[in-house]
Amino acid sequence: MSDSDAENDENPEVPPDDVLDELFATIESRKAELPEGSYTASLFTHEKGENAVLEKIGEESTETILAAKDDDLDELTYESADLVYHLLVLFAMKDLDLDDLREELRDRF
Ligand SMILES: N=c1c2ncn([C@@H]3O[C@H](COP(=O)(O)OP(=O)(O)OP(=O)(O)O)[C@@H](O)[C@H]3O)c2ncn1[C@@H]1O[C@H](COP(=O)(O)O)[C@@H](O)[C@H]1O
Repeated sequence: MSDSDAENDENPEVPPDDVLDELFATIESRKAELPEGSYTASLFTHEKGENAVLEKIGEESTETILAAKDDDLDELTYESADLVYHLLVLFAMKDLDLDDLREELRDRF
């Protein structure tokens, strides 16, 4: 995590329902400001371009599947969080946002 996490540090008690919005807002901020030392910013400036995050999504998907096959629920939760984080970075890269995801899911009800 980089030094410019002040917004999260000032709000350590983010309600669980808001955590995805808070995370996505932080990712958008990293995309706009590209602070030094930020892993998220490094994904937006990577020499491999979008392949860097696409590869991570592939890796995290595999790790999620392996955790599920092992019935390791802690690991499944941890790897799923990695996967969701990288998916959100991809959304930001493609100028999509959480409302696009919510709308798609809502349309399936
Ligand atoms: N949620 C995440 C998040 N999830 C995963 N990662 C990074 O994604 C990378 C995952 O790579 P790996 O799986 O290879 O790393 P690993 O987990 O050590 O290795 P494995 O055991 O899984 O193989 C690690 O560098 C993690 O730090 C994340 N990096 C940042 N965030 C959030 O992004 C925000 C901005 O953080 P910065 O990127 O530091 O600016 C912060 O608020 C964080 O909460």
